[in-house]
Amino acid sequence: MSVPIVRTVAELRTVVAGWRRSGASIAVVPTMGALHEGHLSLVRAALERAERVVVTLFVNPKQFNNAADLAAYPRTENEDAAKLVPLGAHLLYVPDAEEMYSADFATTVSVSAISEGLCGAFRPGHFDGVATVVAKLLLQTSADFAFFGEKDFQQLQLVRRMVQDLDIPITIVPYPTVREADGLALSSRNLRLSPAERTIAPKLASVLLDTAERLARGSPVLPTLDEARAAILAAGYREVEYLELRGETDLQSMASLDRPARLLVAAWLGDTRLIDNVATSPIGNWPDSQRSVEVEGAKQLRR
Ligand SMILES: Nc1ncnc2c1ncn2[C@@H]1O[C@H](COP(=O)(O)OP(=O)(O)OP(=O)(O)O)[C@@H](O)[C@H]1O
Ligand SMILES: CC(C)(CO)[C@@H](O)C(=O)[O-]
Ligand code: BAL
Repeated sequence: MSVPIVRTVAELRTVVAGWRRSGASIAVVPTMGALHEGHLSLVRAALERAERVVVTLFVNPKQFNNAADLAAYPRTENEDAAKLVPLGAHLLYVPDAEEMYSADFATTVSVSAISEGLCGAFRPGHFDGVATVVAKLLLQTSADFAFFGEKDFQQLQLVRRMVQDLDIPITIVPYPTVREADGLALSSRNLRLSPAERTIAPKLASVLLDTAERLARGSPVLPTLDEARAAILAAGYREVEYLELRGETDLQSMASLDRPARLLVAAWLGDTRLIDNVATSPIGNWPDSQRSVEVEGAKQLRR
């Protein structure tokens, strides 16, 4: 068994048109490949939501601000296709760069405000590249639903904003971050960690959860974030690019935790840049049933 693969917009549209004629609902899961359990969870969720699921695999050169990062990005199409078979995904769309961007390609989709700061400040041009390719993928597949992971939280909010602003008729469905047993968020970049770095890596998630809990209990924001940065560096990370508290949907900076928020981080462990984020909100906002569960979850990851 194998998953059907198409490589051109024309072939993709032919398959999708057939599905539409049969009245099937369609979901798309955009990826850059090197599929791991995080991606596969998105595909499973998509299969529960729609009758036909397209997974896209495109290592988008426009979103890499660093040529070495692009060159080092894993390309494992055969393995990726094999992983999709047992799930029952219906189509894998693998365009090449020439198919996506003609020689005279001249359009950039740029989403202001939400793309500024956080990763946008450290990866110039990255979010223009993401917005441009995601707009194309959503229009090419004309899906009803598109699934995005919360691990790339700024990207998720940027895509939501873009779809609203451009009236793209699709529902964006977020999926919670899938983690290793020790808390490390799954990412294809984890493969670049040495064994020693891999033992340090989960400290990012545990500091994040600990900090989210302290903020929820009323710790003052700025000193608490300073302590968290120090804890990440003390664990063995080389640099903390950012660690910030932002509004949950608008990603506006917050000086105090007075509404639902996200704590977002990017940090370098050796030569690998890792990102992560967790939700937090004033503890008074938590339902009683959730308070002990959340706090217990944070404790487990700290161990
Ligand atoms: N651990 C995860 N949990 C949930 N969703 C994830 C996870 N990792 C990636 N995704 C989602 O999968 C989709 C494709 O992501 P991508 O191919 O960039 O994978 P990645 O592992 O994040 O790669 P990278 O390490 O290069 O950022 C995105 O919507 C992303 O948010
Ligand atoms: C959404 C995406 C597939 C666009 O290239 C990429 O940014 C990713 O994998 O998260
Ligand atoms: N996961 C977002 C893709 C990137 O890092 O370029």
